[in-house]
Amino acid sequence: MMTLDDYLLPQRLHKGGVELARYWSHFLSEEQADQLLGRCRNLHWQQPRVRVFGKEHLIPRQQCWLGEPGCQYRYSGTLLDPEPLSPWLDALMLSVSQHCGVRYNTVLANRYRDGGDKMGWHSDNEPEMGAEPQVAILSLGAARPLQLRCGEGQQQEFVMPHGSLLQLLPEAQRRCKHQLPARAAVHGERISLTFRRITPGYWSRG
Ligand SMILES: O=C(O)CCC(=O)C(=O)O
Ligand SMILES: [Fe+2]
Repeated sequence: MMTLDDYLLPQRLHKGGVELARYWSHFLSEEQADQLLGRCRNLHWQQPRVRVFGKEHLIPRQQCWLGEPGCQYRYSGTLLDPEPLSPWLDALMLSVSQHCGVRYNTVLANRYRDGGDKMGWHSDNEPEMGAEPQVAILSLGAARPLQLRCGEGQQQEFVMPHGSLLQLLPEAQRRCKHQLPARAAVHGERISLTFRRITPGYWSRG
């Protein structure tokens, strides 16, 4: 049975005395999460091409970059200007910011159309994210595991159901990598909203 604490208090993931992540399994109610998923389907989804080892290919998912003015994001050699935040997304960003104690200012939305779409091992430590990279991932739709691998240690897996929130702390970006692997058995769509704090104007400074 769910208790009040399950709704309000995060589970905390530590490793060697260092806190890496916080997880709220029921950040949104089923109803709120359904409504949000419907809205997110109407974002301006893009599937850019990237160059890996000299070969061009489409990224294996769709994405949309949104945020406050001046928050450019460098992706595979190109600068992306943010789409403006609609009032509902701005309000959601404020609520996520209050929960996490971080003032997020941008969102990279990812759309995994089915279990074939994925994201490989990486950390979110681009220079525009500053010395303390802060990311919080809100999951909608099909549950997919996010895997976290820290050094030689064992891999952790967060299954992330509809409406759950995972805050990755700066130490998780420094010490670990994460990925969203393909899952052939999953036929439904998943959308993640990854709230980020970036340095406004980082790429436009002379
Ligand atoms: O979709 C996810 O849960 C992971 C996304 C992610 O790692 C990212 O956008 O950097
Ligand atoms: Fe990431």
